[in-house]
Amino acid sequence: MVDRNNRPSALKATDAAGPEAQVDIEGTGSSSKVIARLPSGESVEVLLFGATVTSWKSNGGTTENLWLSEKAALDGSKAVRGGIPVVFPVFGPPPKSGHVTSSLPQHGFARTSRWEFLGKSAAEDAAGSNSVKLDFGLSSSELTEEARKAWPLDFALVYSVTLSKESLMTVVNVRNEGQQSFEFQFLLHTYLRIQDISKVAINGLLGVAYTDKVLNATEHKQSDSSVKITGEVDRVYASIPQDTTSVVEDGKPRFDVVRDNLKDTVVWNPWIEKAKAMGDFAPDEDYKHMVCVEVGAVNGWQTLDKGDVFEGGQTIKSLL
Ligand SMILES: O=P(O)(O)OC[C@H]1O[C@@H](O)[C@H](O)[C@@H](O)[C@@H]1O
Repeated sequence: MVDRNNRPSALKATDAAGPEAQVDIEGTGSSSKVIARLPSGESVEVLLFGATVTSWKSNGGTTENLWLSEKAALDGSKAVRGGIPVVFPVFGPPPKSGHVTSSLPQHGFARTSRWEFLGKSAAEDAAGSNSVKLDFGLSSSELTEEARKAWPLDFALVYSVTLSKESLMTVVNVRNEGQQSFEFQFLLHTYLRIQDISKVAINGLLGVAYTDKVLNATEHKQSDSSVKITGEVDRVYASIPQDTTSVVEDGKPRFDVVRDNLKDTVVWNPWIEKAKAMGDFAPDEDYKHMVCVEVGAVNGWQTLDKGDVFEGGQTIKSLL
């Protein structure tokens, strides 16, 4: 159990959502989800399995901002293909041996663990509009036996999802509750929904060094001001000085993804062959309607001393 009395005050959940924001819990077991809706119609849905955000609607609830596969498993049988899976404590395949994460599956256990809903609280966004914050917790004692065996360290995660009229903020707080330091990586694997990949440009990465995982993990520097996607892309941009990565579609701003204490960003699109090869990616042609812009701390490792806390996250602004 996450110790509710010992969490940083900024993340303390109360039972009083704003008078008008509505928060419901639907479904049972691994299919349970928390749905929050602002009076103006914007909404967010978070599956307890993985604390995966599976839907975020802005513009009075008329614009879905996240891509979710038609074949995404939403019953807890596997990680969700779409939305915002939480990647912790390792990004990608772990080091083959000799590291504390070596026995874990790709992208770790957070996205396949059942989280606890800690509560909701009312908040105000920068413009003074109503917001609602949902807190989710996961700690070592709540892991499956398999995950606990693979990563036998004491930790507590609190993940906060704040819905505002024009933005969604997702922030993680990692606390080392053990007696020794540990190393981890963290990433928010956001699948953004777009109309047409051929019209998309990703800005804010100029001059940043990246590892190209499609080209055998070779190192490059971003030399164009825009990243255009015309084939499979799987790049890890590291130590980005700019806070914001922008997605522009058809010349118009679509999303701003603002990093908070996370220095790296993965840009991923599987393109047609890889999309077809993934059993849970559907329809195949939907690689045209998604792009992953994944903020994280994945270049090397974060070291967390005993008792210490790491906090990092993102604010995604929908600019339609
Ligand atoms: O299929 P998964 O485990 O959800 O991973 C999807 C992709 O996730 C991205 O973050 C990785 O950079 C890719 O290499 C990977 O293919």
